[in-house]
Amino acid sequence: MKIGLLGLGTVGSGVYEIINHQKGHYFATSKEEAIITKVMVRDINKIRNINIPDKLLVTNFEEIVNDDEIQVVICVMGGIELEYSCMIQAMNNGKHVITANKAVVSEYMDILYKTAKQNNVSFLYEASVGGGIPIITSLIQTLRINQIDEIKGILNGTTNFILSKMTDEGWNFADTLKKAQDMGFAEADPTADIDGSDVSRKLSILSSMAFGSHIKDENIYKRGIKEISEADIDMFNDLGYVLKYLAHSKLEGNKYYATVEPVLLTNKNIMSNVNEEFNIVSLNGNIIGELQFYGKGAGKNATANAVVGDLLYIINNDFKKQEITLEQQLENGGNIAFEGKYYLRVDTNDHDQFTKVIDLVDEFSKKKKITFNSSKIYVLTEEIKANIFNKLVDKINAIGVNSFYARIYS
Ligand SMILES: NC(=O)C1=CN([C@@H]2O[C@H](COP(=O)(O)OP(=O)(O)OC[C@H]3O[C@@H](n4cnc5c(N)ncnc54)[C@H](OP(=O)(O)O)[C@@H]3O)[C@@H](O)[C@H]2O)C=CC1
Ligand SMILES: N[C@@H](CC=O)C(=O)O
Repeated sequence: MKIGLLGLGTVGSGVYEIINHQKGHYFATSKEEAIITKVMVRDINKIRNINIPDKLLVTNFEEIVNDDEIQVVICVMGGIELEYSCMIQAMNNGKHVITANKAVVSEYMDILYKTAKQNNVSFLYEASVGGGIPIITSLIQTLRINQIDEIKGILNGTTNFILSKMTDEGWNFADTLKKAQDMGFAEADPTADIDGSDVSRKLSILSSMAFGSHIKDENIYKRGIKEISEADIDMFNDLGYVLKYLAHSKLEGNKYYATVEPVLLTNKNIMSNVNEEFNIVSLNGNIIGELQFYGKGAGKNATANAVVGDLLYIINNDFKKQEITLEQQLENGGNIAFEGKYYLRVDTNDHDQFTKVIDLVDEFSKKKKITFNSSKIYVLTEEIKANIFNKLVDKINAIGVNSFYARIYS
C-alpha cells in the first residue's frame, strides 16, 4: 500500500522510521507492505536528523493528493487551513486519511466525517488526543454501550512537563518550556500549549464524540498557565497541593459544561502523580462507571505509534466505520457547573491597589484566609462557583496587577 506523508517533523519522522526501519512487529502480521512514496516538507534543503532519499521529498501537496497510486495520506503538519484542504481533497480523491492534527479535527470534524462517509474511506485521528494513549478507539468502544456524561484529564504533555519540573526540581517556567520544545513535545508555536488552546481542542474532540454534538474549542472556557510563578509553587508545596492543568467536561440534560484551567490536587488524587509528558484521561460511562487511560501524551515515538496503529487498521482492511454522529442539539452551560475553594495570588506593593484588591476579595468571598508579604497577597476562599470567581479575578486584573489563581479540586 502506497502512502503519502505530509510533514516530516517530530511526528512525521517517527512515522517514517517505524515504517521504514521495520520497528515493531507489524510487518509480520499485516496483510500488505506499507511504502511511503512521497513526503511533503516546507523546506527540501533543511538539514534533517533522518536518513531519507531526496527523491521522496516534495513541497506541493497536489503531488500527493492527486497521485493515483497513493491510497493513504498521513497528515502530520501543524497548521489548519492548508491541512484541512489536503485532507478534504485526499478523501475526495478516494484516499484514506490519518492525522495527528487536533486543530483541524476539532474545527472541522463534522465535515471531515461526512466527506469520509461520502467517499467510503477511513478518516482516523487516534494521535490527535493523548499522543500514544489509544483514547479515541477506546472512547468509540465505550460509547457502543454507554452514555458518557463526564470527561476529565491532563491532555497536554508540554504543560504537564513544565508543571512537574517546576514542582519537583525547582526549574523555572521559561527554561522548562524550552526543554519541552527541544524534546519535541511542544507545538511549533507553543502559545497553543500554554494558553490552553491545545487542551481545549483535545477536549473539544473527546466531548463532541462523547456527547454527540460538535462542541468547538471556542465554546470551551479556558485559562492559560503562563502567569504561574515559583512563589506559587512554593506555596502549593507548603499547603500540600500539586498543580495540574485540567480539562473537564460534563453533560447534564441538554447542556454541556466545559473548562480548561489550573487546579490544585491533593496527593490522594491519581492525577497528581501524572508527571512529565504523560497524560491521563478519565471517562464516566453510565454502565461501566469510571475508566482511566494513562500514557505518554506527546513526543515522537508515542505519537507515531498511534499514527501507525491507525494505518494498520487500513492495511488490514479492518475498516473502521464512522460510528460517531454529531446530531445532538446541546446548549453551552459555560463553566457554572464547576466550583471549589480557590487559591489566589496577587502582586502589588502599591497601597491603593492593595486596598482595592482586599475590598474586592471581601465583596466576593465571605470566609477566606488572607496572608501577605511586602509585594504579594495570598487568598484561600470558601467554595465559590467558577463563573463567580472568574468575575472577581477580572475585576482584580482591571486594577492593573499581576495575579494567578487555581481552583482546589474537590
Ligand atoms: N509533537 C507531538 O508530540 C505531537 C504532535 N501532534 C500534532 O502533529 C502535527 C505535527 O506535529 P510535529 O511533528 O510536532 O510538528 P513539526 O513542527 O515538528 O513538523 C511539522 C512538519 O510539517 C512540515 N510543514 C509544516 N507546514 C508546512 C507547509 N506549509 N508546507 C509543507 N510542509 C509543511 C514541516 O516541514 P519542514 O520540516 O520543512 O519545516 C515539518 O516537517 C501537529 O498538528 C501537532 O499538533 C499530535 C500529537 C503529539
Ligand atoms: N503539544 C502537544 C503535543 C501533543 O499533542 C502536547 O504537548 O501535548
